[in-house]
Amino acid sequence: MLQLENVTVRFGGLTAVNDVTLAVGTGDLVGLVGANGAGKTTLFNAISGLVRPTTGRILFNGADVLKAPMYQRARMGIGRTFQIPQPMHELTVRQNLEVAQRFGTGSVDKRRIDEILDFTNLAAKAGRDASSGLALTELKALEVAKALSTNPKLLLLDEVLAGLETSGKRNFMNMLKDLHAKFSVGILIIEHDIETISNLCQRVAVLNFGGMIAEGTPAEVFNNPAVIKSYTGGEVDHA
Ligand SMILES: Nc1ncnc2c1ncn2[C@@H]1O[C@H](COP(=O)(O)OP(=O)(O)OP(=O)(O)O)[C@@H](O)[C@H]1O
Repeated sequence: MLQLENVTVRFGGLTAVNDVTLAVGTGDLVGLVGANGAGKTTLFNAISGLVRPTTGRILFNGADVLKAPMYQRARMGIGRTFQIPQPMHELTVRQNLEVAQRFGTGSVDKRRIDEILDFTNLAAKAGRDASSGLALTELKALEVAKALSTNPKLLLLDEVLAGLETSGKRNFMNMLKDLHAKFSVGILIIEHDIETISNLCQRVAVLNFGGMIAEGTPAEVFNNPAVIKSYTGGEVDHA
């Protein structure tokens, strides 16, 4: 479904993403990990169309997406969340979903929105002001709900579990597993917590100073000495 081929993103003299090649298949659940500043969000920005790679190719279902603007990539099936929840101010929860869905599909499907509100446990809050009436877990759920409303085939989830306490995190993780099955959506998720990634993902890719240093099952990756070194802040040779 998604193929990254030798993707590099430079900001002036800084190489934020360095020659990354990665594939995410239909229905895959893949973790993307790495220390702060490793290039994870920049890679998401390159996939979703917020930044343009300096070199490399990004294919989605065989089509080169690099010339497509964000809304077109959303309409092709690439959905994403943001690390810091970004509800649209002075709009209700439901209106947030409607705007996101129009952006990502070109129209509003109220039945799908009702289904997503139920699924993400936001139905009771549908009429609330999204920027002032929600707790952190609900704001995170709204990020996921907005992305889901665009009928994605691939969801890019940027630290949606960060900041949640243990039981909230467990519930949210179960919701993501259900979502993966119910909506037949592939997931690429950025997350720092090793236990969470091990529980959730079939495969993990590790970035270190922009380069991919390991890819494999959670057990393979988290026992890899280079990965352990990178987690403690060291730069290691790229795979
Ligand atoms: N628009 C930008 N202009 C210049 N530098 C940028 C820009 N966006 C990101 N960077 C830099 O690129 C590098 C990678 O940042 P990025 O946010 O992708 O890392 P990350 O792995 O997502 O980190 P974190 O876990 O802290 O979110 C960092 O050095 C960051 O300062």
